[in-house]
Amino acid sequence: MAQITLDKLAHSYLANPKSDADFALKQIDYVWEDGGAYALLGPSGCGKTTLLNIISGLLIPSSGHVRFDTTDVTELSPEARNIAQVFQFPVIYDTMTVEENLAFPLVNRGVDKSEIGKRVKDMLETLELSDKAKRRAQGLTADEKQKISLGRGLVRYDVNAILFDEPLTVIDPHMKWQLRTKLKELHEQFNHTMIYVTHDQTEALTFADKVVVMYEGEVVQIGTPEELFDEPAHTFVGYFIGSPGMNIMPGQVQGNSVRVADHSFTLNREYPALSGVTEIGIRPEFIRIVDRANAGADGITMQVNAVENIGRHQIVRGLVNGVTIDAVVEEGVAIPTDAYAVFDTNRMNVYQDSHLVRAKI
Ligand SMILES: Nc1ncnc2c1ncn2[C@@H]1O[C@H](COP(=O)(O)OP(=O)(O)OP(=O)(O)O)[C@@H](O)[C@H]1O
Repeated sequence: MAQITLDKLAHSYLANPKSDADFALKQIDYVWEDGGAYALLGPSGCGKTTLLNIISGLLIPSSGHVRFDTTDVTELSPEARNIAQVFQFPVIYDTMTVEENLAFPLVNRGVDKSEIGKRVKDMLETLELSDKAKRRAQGLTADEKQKISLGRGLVRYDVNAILFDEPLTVIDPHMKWQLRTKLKELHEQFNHTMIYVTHDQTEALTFADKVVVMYEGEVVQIGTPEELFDEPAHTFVGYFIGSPGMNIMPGQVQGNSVRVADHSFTLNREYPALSGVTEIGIRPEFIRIVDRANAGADGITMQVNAVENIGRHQIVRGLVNGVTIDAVVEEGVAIPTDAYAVFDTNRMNVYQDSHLVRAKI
C-alpha cells in the first residue's frame, strides 16, 4: 500500500491549451493517505475519470507528477504501478470458473499455491459466491460477474491502491447497498488505499472517509461527509450534496448582519468586508415553515408552491423574493398557505463568488 501524492498535476486533451477552460483537470495538489478510503464525486464530464486514469497510469498528465510514496510513477505503465482496477463493466474470463477467475491475478504474480487456495476461498465467502465456485463465469448474472471483478481486485493484498471507476453501475439497486457495505468492510479489514469514482452522492458518502468533490475540472472540496454537509466550501458542493441540495440566495452581509430579501438576520459571528457576488446558503433541513400570524418578525415571506411527502418528511417548495427555496419539514406538520420561512442563523453560510467565507474569530 502506498501514500499517493499529486504534485501540481494538470491535464488538457488539447495539444496547446490556452486558457483554464481547455483543461479537463485544472491544477491539483493533494496527498491521498496510505490506507484511506476516498471517493471522487462529481457530475458527468467534471474530470473524475481523467484524474483516475492519471493515477492508474492509463494517461500521462500534461504537467505535474504522481508519486507512490517516494517513487515518481508519472510515466510508469499501470502494470508497473502495482495497482488493481475495477471498471464499470465486468472484466472477467467467461470460459474460466469463478474460482479460476479469482485466482488468476495471484497465479500471474507467482503467489504460492496454498496461499492462492486460501485467499480465493476467503474471497468466495466474502462475496457469497462459494456455491458457484466451480461454475463457468459465462451464464452468471451481471451482478455476479461484477462481484467477480471486484474480487479480482480485492484478492491481491500487496497492491499500492485499488481504483474503482463507477463499479456498481450494472448492479441491481438492492445489491448495490450490499456491495457498498462489503467494500467498506473489506477496507476496514485490509486497509488498502481505495479511490472510488462515482457521480452518486449516496455511494460516495457511504463508502468514503473523505470525499473529493470535482466540478468543471477542479477539486472544489475535500472533506468528510459531515464537512460537506455542514460547511460546503463552494456553492456547487452545497447544491450537489444533500437531497434536496442547499438553498442559495442572493444576500448582503455587513459584520454580523445578513440581509436576505426583506429581512435582516443578526448572527452570533462577524464576517469580513465582502466584495463580488455575495450569496447565502442554508440547507432545507434548517428552515422552519411557520404561519405568518405566529411568526413575529423572525421570518421571510415564502410563497409555498408545492408540498411533497417523502415518508418521514415532507419537502416544501416555494419562492422567497423570487428565488426557489426548499424546506424539509417533519411529516404531519401542517403547512400554512400564508407562510414565513424561519432560518436557523447558526446554519447560514456566506459565499463570495461561490466560495465559502469564514466568519472572523
Ligand atoms: N480522450 C479524450 N479526448 C478529449 N477530451 C476528453 C477525452 N476524455 C475526456 N475528455 C473530456 O474531458 C472532460 C472530463 O472528462 P472525464 O471523462 O474525465 O469526466 P468524468 O467526470 O469522468 O465524466 P463521466 O462521469 O461522464 O465519465 C470532459 O469535457 C470530456 O469531454
